[in-house]
Amino acid sequence: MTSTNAPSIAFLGTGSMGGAILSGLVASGATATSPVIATNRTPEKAAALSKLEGVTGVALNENPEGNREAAAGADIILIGVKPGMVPDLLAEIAPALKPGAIVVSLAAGVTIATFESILPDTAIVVRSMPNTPAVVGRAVTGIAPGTRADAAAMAAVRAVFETVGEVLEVAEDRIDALSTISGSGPAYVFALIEALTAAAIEKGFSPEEADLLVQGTFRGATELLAASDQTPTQLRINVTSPKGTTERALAVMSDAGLDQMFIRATDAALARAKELAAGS
Ligand SMILES: NC(=O)C1=CN([C@@H]2O[C@H](COP(=O)(O)OP(=O)(O)OC[C@H]3O[C@@H](n4cnc5c(N)ncnc54)[C@H](O)[C@@H]3O)[C@@H](O)[C@H]2O)C=CC1
Ligand SMILES: O=C(O)[C@@H]1CCC=N1
Repeated sequence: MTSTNAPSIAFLGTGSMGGAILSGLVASGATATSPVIATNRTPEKAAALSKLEGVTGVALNENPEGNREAAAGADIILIGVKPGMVPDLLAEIAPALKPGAIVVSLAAGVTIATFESILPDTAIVVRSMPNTPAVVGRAVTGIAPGTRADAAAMAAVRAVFETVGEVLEVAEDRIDALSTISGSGPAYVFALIEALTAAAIEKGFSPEEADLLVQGTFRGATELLAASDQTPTQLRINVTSPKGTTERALAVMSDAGLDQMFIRATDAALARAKELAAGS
């Protein structure tokens, strides 16, 4: 532990997801008192990471020992590489880990069993599934304990993710399902925004006008939901005048199978997680 008693953290693989968590941590002020090492491949990205307060960026293309060195000094190591790269990275850092180091997976699909089969018995594994709104402190992160993760380890990992949003602890057998909802979820929301924006442009609005209308509506609706004590169902009903225009639009969405579409979409994501678990 550092002199602040905050755990020292290493990010191995600082791309979209690792970078989102890191920038959320920086924005929270956490890295000012508890410095972080963040590895990635290129010197350009490492230089950009090093500009963040309390962050040392390491370029593996310049320092091939970077992952091992970062892991050796860390209490909590976040594994932020693509799922297919995880086993090689774990094998690389395994000999360097401090006893009791907590290794946190960000990877979709890769199981705790895979992590624990490669890492030493002294390492504690926690599987997580965050999402990119971590950048603005609005992540939703699922965490699941490995076989050696006790309450103290889970509390330490929860504290990291609570810095960038909300945390839900689940058993590992729920984490792939959780990933299909909140891990992938921001992409579903952005896809809906893209589709409604295309509809606005089709109705004759300029792209700038369409962005204002659509993004303002998504922001307004979610902020209304957050501020309201009414359910999403009631808030939808409040917009939908009997025999009015919204009713017609929602009927089209219902006929197009909106509810079933999300079930099929999340089923497809779940099936892909099982493929990733099998290493494909
Ligand atoms: N993008 C997302 O919204 C989410 C991603 N995840 C998971 O996060 C992980 C990373 O995904 P993304 O950030 O989207 O990918 P990404 O491709 O944006 O980031 C991966 C990073 O790893 C670096 N890298 C490659 N080889 C490396 C190595 N040997 N050591 C250290 N760094 C290395 C790359 O330079 C890159 O910066 C994946 O396992 C994914 O399943 C989980 C939840 C959400
Ligand atoms: O698409 C993926 O595989 C990752 C996991 C959840 C969000 N992004």
